[in-house]
Amino acid sequence: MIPVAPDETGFTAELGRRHADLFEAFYQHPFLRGMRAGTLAKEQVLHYVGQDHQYLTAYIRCYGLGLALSPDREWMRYFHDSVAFVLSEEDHAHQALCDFAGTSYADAQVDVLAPSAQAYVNHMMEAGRDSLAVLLAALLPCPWTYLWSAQRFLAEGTLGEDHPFHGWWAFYADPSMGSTLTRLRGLLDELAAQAGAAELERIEKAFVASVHHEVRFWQMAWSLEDWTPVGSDS
Ligand SMILES: Cc1ncc(CN)c(N)n1
Repeated sequence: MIPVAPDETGFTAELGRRHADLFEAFYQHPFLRGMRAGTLAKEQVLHYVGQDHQYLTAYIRCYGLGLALSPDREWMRYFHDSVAFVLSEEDHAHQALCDFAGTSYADAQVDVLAPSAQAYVNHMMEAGRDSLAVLLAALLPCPWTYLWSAQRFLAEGTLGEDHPFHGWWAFYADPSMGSTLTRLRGLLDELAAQAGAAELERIEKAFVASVHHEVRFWQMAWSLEDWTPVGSDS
């Protein structure tokens, strides 16, 4: 199943089609499989929550970069609304995972980003020093991969109320999320229609790198990645 409907047109629809294999790698990663099966270990879930809280803090900063690059108040409104959503709402998804792990959200916080999470954040911040379109391209896989995965999982019809990660899946599958993603894709489609060949290339590169980072974020949580030098435990 690819992340774009057959009748969808536009720049981001083409991006989704061209890189559907990466979306599939995201969906099939063992961490997300564990999220579907409800089989993840508590420490993996908590590692994810701690890292993701820091990641989303950086993501909000990137919206701030978008605000600075905004050509008008309509664009500012977009970033304003988006900051409010991540700042005030997305914690609910994390809370559902903390409930599963029997830990308070405060206790799940960490100060240090793991290498893969740090690399993702660095990539997004760097995109914010390019154009508004490149920044949006780096930010787009974050909502797109999660919403698409949640809708796909729900469509499979196996998410019961008693699923250990029900709250997390329900958060990302909520129909209101769809309009947020549509808005972001629409804005990037608009910018891409005005971009020259060199910028279009940078836009696609930023998008592809972020989907790769999304997959690596799962791997980071799955393997409990931290800064322990590789090989030091052997
Ligand atoms: C790493 C990551 N990517 C995406 C999402 C969904 N906004 C998230 N919470 N964290």
